[in-house]
Amino acid sequence: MNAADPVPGPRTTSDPVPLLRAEGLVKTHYGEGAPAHAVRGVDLAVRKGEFVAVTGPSGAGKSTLLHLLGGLQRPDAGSIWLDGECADGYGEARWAVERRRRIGIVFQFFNLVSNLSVADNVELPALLAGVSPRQARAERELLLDELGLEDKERSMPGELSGGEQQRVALARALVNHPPLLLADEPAGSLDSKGTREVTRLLSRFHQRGQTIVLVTHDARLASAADRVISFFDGRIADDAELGGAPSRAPGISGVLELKD
Ligand SMILES: Nc1ncnc2c1ncn2[C@@H]1O[C@H](COP(=O)(O)OP(=O)(O)OP(=O)(O)O)[C@@H](O)[C@H]1O
Repeated sequence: MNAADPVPGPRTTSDPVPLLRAEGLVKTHYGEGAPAHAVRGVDLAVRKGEFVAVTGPSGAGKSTLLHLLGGLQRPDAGSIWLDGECADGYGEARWAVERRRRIGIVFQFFNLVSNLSVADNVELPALLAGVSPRQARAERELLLDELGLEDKERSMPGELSGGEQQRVALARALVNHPPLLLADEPAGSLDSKGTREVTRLLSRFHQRGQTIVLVTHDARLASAADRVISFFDGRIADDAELGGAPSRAPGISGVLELKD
C-alpha cells in the first residue's frame, strides 16, 4: 500500500457516500390522455440513518419518485446509486434482489398475500432471500413480538384490522434488515389510531438507525421525519431539516449530515 493511500477502516456516519443518491431523474407516464410529466429532474441524496418525508399535493409525482428509487419503475433519464453503486445497469431481476436485500417497501394497501398466514407472509421474503427456515422463523418471531402481533401469527391477513395488516407489512419489509425502507402512504388507508401506530413504529425503527424515505400526505406522519422534502409538479420545491434548519433553494437537494 502506498503511504498516501487512505487507511482502510469501517465507514462512519460522516462517510460521504450516501445510502441512496439520485441525479437528474426524469419520468413521464404515457397513458390514455396527455403525457404526465411526473418527475422532471430530481437530484437527491439520503444519508444512512436519515428519516426523509416527501410531501406534496396529489399528482405531484411523489409515488412515481418512490417507485423509481425502489426500481419498480425505470427513469427516462437520470441515475440512481445504492450505497455508492450505480444502478443504471440493473435489470428487473437485479432490482428484485435488491428489494429483498437492501430495500424494504411498504405500500398504502399492505400488499400481503391473502391466502398465507401472518407468519408465512413475514417469513416469505426471508426464505426467498436464502435464509434458513429456522432463521426465518426466529426473525419473524422477533419482529411480530416487537410489533405487538405475537398472538396473530396464525391469522390470515383478512382477519386483521387495517392497522394490524400494516404492521405485518412493516414486518415483511424489515425481515431481511434492509438498510433502506421506502414507504408509500403507509397510513393512507388507516384511521387516526392506525396512523398513530405507524408513526410510532417508524419513529422507533428510525431511532435505532433505520434509514427511511416516506411519501405521505399526512402532516403528523411527516412530522416524525427529520427532513421534509416538498414535492411540487415533479420537482423538489423545498428540502428542509425539521427543527429549524433553513430550507434549501428550490430544486436543489443537498446532503444532510447525520446527527450523532
Ligand atoms: N402508470 C401511470 N400511467 C399514467 N399516468 C400515471 C401513472 N402513474 C402516475 N401517473 C400520473 O403521473 C402523475 C404523478 O402521479 P403520482 O402518483 O406519482 O403522484 P403523487 O404525488 O404520488 O399523487 P398522490 O398523492 O395522489 O398519490 C399524475 O398526473 C398521475 O396521474
